[in-house]
Amino acid sequence: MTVHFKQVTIVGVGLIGGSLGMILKQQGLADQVVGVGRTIENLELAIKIGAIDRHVQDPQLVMPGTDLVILATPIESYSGHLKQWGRYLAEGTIVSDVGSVKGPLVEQAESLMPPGVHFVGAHPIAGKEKSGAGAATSDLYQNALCLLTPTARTNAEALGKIRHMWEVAGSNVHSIDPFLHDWILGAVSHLPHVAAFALMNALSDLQQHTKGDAELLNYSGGGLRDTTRIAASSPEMWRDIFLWNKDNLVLMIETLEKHLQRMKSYIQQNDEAGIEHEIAKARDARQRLK
Ligand SMILES: NC(=O)C1=CN([C@@H]2O[C@H](COP(=O)(O)OP(=O)(O)OC[C@H]3O[C@@H](n4cnc5c(N)ncnc54)[C@H](O)[C@@H]3O)[C@@H](O)[C@H]2O)C=CC1
Ligand SMILES: O=C(O)C(=O)Cc1ccc(O)cc1
Repeated sequence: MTVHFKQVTIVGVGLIGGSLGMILKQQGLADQVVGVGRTIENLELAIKIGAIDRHVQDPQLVMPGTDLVILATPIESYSGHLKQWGRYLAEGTIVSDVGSVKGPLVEQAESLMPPGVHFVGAHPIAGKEKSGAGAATSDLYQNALCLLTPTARTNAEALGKIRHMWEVAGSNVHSIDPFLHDWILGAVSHLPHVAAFALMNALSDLQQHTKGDAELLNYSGGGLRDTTRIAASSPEMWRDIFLWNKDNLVLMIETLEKHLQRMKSYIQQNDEAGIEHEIAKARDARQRLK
């Protein structure tokens, strides 16, 4: 399959959108990559690093000539964007995204597509705790999983083109039901972020109760670094992810609370076997993580 786009417009040229823009340009998948964003500084930087060719203030002006739009802003903003410029898209245009939640978001995006415009949900499972175009790299998606979330309404040709684009980016592409996606990613991505944010905040509280002028963080080894790297992630992005995957995540947080309570009571009761059993179970599960 040869896939080529005349003009790709990336809405939100940060870590994820910027990395994709670099690939589109380097791999010759698009004649023109246009950026839409909030701050001129970030968009200028995106030009400098080769993520986009130009940027526009008013997306309406470029949408009629665009054959692929990538939504790459925090997910709560998607509907506002689609309502602002969706009606200017030409028939046959593909709108895709990179959002970390899919079920309700895909339903919303599909309902906002003008006739003849095709939505394809996508989620690269790659990234890091850094934000903005300055953090973008063209190898971000190499050997990473990329999940596509087609529905009964998805256009097969558009799906094939988005699959091809992510394969060219170096990703292993799989399709999955959007709601199953949210359950799985809730467990393996969203819950760990909840835990990392809570752990760092707990340490801040404990700092208040620390005698003298000892800085707790100055005494940490690799363990704290390993368990909390992702606590440095974007508050805006994670706020939206937590709220859009609320039902799954609340249930998952309750499961985590159950395990914290269990360990707490084993410790309180000096239950050596209980503590050891909990840790051994976790260690076995951790060894299966590749
Ligand atoms: N960070 C990660 O590791 C991953 C993030 N994602 C998803 O990718 C999307 C983008 O995330 P990142 O690139 O990490 O964030 P980022 O913060 O690096 O980039 C987002 C960009 O969008 C711009 N922006 C924000 N709101 C906007 C608005 N209303 N209109 C126009 N521009 C706006 C920001 O100024 C920024 O340049 C999110 O939806 C996130 O769920 C998906 C996979 C991994
Ligand atoms: O920094 C990390 O390890 C991540 O977990 C990156 C990440 C963040 C959000 C996603 O939707 C997918 C991947």
